[in-house]
Amino acid sequence: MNTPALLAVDDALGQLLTLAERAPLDAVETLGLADAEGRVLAGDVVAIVDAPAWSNSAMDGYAFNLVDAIGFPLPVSQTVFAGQAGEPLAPGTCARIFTGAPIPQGANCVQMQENCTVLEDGRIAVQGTLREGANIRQQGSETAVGQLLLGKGTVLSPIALGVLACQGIYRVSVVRSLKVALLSTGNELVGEGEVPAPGQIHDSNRVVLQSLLQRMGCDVIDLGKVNDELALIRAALERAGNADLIISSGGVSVGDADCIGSLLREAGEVLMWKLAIKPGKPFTFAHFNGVPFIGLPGNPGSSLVTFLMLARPYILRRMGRTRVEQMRLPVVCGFDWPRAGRRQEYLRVSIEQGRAVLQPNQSSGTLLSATWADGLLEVPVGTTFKAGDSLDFIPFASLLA
Ligand SMILES: Nc1nc2c(c(=O)[nH]1)N[C@H]1C(S)=C(S)[C@@H](COP(=O)(O)OP(=O)(O)OC[C@H]3O[C@@H](n4cnc5c(N)ncnc54)[C@H](O)[C@@H]3O)O[C@H]1N2
Ligand code: MOO
Repeated sequence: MNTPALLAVDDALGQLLTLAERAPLDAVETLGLADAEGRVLAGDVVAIVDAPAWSNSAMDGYAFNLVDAIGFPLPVSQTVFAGQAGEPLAPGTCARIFTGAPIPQGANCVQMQENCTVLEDGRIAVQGTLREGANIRQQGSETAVGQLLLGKGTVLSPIALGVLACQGIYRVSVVRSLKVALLSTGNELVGEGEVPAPGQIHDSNRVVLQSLLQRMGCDVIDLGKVNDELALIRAALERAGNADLIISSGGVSVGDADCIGSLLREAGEVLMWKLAIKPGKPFTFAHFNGVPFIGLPGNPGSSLVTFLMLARPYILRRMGRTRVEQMRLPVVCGFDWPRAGRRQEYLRVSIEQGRAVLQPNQSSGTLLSATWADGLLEVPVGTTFKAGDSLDFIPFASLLA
């Protein structure tokens, strides 16, 4: 029997991003900074003020004009604290100044107080050689009016929110949240308050996925867990309402109870099924009644890896995010990998003393070993390696941000 070739991970990702770009979220909402973390900018943000808005002192000390300070102690003519605007500096004098305070007009240099001596008559003797502009943060040196600060499609990190606040921008236009309907399928699944009968297990995938989606700024419509019956799954999907995306876990393989595949083939359009990825081969992308549908495999390891490597970038691109590629860092492997695989493999590894260490249980059926890992080591199809060789590592920290 001829087995059709599995779709390569890079090809699948490329197709998913194209599909995401064809279904952008066009609505925008305006939020205060406290509510905007993790959301995606709907338009460019350009600087409306210089930063710093005026030249200011980088040190607690004395401000003066270099011409006046050569060898002569200077009387103090004024004191300028942060938050005050000083007077123009009287020639032949210096100003007591503190970090962040505006530089008085006429001063062109600051010396930190540790390098100044206060003489008995109160005058200041400046030690050390200084150049013009020393210890002064010049107006506009960080940002000039009109400069592009954050491009459309940037995700609003805590740092980006701070850049907006520096500008006095307290409300920001962001792309609306993606509404994701989430369900898990399987007769074997039970949830909170239920006691598993023999053969049953607790539904962990929906907990993981709901949490990942919420972190990404999605609105989750929880359709619950549904038994492997077409009519029940159809009924659950009716509750998806106006979801922008449906995500299921389980039931995408070839078993007799694997209903999601049957449903999508019967009432949907399957665009992608069976990828050269391990874990996660039966990953499915389809349209169901016109709504994009991602079918994740039921195995907890497979569901996690395919969500992070495929569903996540798709979702981020749907929400208008420009940068969706995972962060890859070359790491030295601390173990041998003698058997080349036919699927691109994602190994759960920790990083210890700069080397990738393979975690003991790589089964697609386990979640726990991912909690010991710092991220995923990407092993391309057909690759073998030895300890000391270098491969790409994708940190969980970058995927969970
Ligand atoms: N004959 C074949 N069998 C299988 C193949 C294949 O190619 N031929 N592929 C295997 C691969 S690879 C994967 S991955 C799994 C995925 O199968 P499904 O997506 O259909 O998942 P299920 O059969 O529903 O469940 C698999 C496994 O995961 C457990 N599970 C399911 N849902 C959850 C949940 N919400 N929380 C925790 N655990 C869950 C389930 O009990 C099973 O143990 O198929 C292989 N089989
Ligand atoms: O790939 Mo399935 O991906 O073994 O669990």
